[in-house]
Amino acid sequence: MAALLEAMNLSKTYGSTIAVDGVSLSVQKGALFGLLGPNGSGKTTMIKMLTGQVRPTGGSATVLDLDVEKDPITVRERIGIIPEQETPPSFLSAEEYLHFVGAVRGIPDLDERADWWFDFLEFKDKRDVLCKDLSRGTRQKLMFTQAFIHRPVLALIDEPLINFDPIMQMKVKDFLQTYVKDGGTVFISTHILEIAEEICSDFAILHNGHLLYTGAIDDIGDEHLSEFFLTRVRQDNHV
Ligand SMILES: Nc1ncnc2c1ncn2[C@@H]1O[C@H](COP(=O)(O)OP(=O)(O)OP(=O)(O)O)[C@@H](O)[C@H]1O
Repeated sequence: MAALLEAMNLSKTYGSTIAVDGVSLSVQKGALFGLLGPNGSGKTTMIKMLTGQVRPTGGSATVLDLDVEKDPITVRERIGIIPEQETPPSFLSAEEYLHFVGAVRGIPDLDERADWWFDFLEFKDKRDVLCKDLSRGTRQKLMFTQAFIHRPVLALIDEPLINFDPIMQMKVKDFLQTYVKDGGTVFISTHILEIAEEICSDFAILHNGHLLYTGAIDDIGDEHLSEFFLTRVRQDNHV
């Protein structure tokens, strides 16, 4: 099966800092792929390169068979994205922001879809509130909505559950699992290993910018993902 996303020897340096160091990985259609790694290991930089927000200093990436560096705009048109700690524009209400997204994405039945999301993520009462006055969790609900409202074949989400309470986390985890069962593909970055173990089909571990491991969750055997992760990161620290 062809990969929906492929990174080939992808690297990024900022001055003397090597943020990502020759990472190759691929994500198949229907995967819920988790990019794992300690703080500062390069997860956000990987997502930025894969979505054309940052130019790699080495290697290349294809997303939906498009070269991300050559065609970042088409890539971004076709995917859903939630960048790290991104918030919606402060001066628009939640509903105005979704109208804006609907216009950019050319969504014909935007109002119906927006109603569905307001109901599903339980923030209908906030639709007319300016984004600057929304709580962090509600802003995350809105960011989640904008990433999925056009039903992209692939969504890339940096720390999807970070601002959600446990009930909302459960809802969003179920949504992501159903989304991939229905034919979508989702790429998340997280350092919450329990969440990755619960919902991801495949994963990769980054450490100090380089790839320590990539494979299917089912292939790690009886070991918990957290033990597997810690063993590999500790081994790498002693190399
Ligand atoms: N714009 C930038 N300029 C300089 N250094 C940067 C920049 N962005 C990231 N870095 C550095 O690159 C490395 C990887 O950062 P990155 O944000 O990709 O890691 P991360 O795994 O997402 O971390 P976290 O889990 O803490 O969010 C870090 O050392 C960081 O300081």
